Amino acid sequence: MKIACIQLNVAFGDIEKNFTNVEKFIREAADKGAELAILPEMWNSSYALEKLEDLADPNGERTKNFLQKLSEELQIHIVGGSVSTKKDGKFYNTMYVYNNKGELVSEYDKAHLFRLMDEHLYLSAGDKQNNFELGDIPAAGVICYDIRFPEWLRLHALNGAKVIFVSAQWPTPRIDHWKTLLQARAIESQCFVIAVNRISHKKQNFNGQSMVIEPWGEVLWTGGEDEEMAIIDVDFSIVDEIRQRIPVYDDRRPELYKDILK
Ligand SMILES: NC(=O)CCC(=O)C(=O)O
Repeated sequence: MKIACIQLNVAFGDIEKNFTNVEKFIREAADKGAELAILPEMWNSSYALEKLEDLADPNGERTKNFLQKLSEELQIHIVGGSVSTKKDGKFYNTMYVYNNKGELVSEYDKAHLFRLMDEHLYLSAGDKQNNFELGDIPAAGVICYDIRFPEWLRLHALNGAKVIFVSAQWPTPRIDHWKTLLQARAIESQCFVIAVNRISHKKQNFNGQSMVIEPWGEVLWTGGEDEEMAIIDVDFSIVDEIRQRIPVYDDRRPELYKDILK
């Protein structure tokens, strides 16, 4: 499957600019033959958390309508990164995923809120998993800080995911954590990890380094530090072969780890 990783420069609080830019990139991805496009975290409003009352998408309606139309018209799967939403009077960091027939296949609210960026002061956390299928590929999606919780990603892998999509706004000072955690999650879960970060003009804030990693841990692509879209061809059939070579799922001993759920 040809995957377009769209590493955006998300404009702070400028919803119109961000929608225009995202549409341009998704159209370009489809033109270039991509079958799936993935976006970064909070691409509508960015982290303008104090202005969420004005900026967050009510029930995600604008975003859903936008992604639905593009995915159906261009016949492309879209892992819609995440956007700020307002649902039942609360704000969330929400991922929508559409298949290439324009059908919504999942809606996920970020489960782990990142205190260092004040998410816990403004947002509510989701409590549902995010497994879905795109074509015949069992997949999962998580958002940024979620990758620091191996239990969470393992649960998605145990529920069948062969690829875990990650949308992020991961800042430059901890970019080494980003790379190491993504690679570890791919190896331990024996999944593809396809992770898209944002960039910013001041590269000290956000410097991209989006990644595509196969289940043996080999990095197939790392993004640069500028806005870009890369189309990476991935072969999901290698997942089963790798899981047979080292049968981690058969060798697990969950009875030894049950206390981790406390
Ligand atoms: N947007 C986020 O969740 C950022 C997570 C992060 O930077 C981290 O170090 O974890």
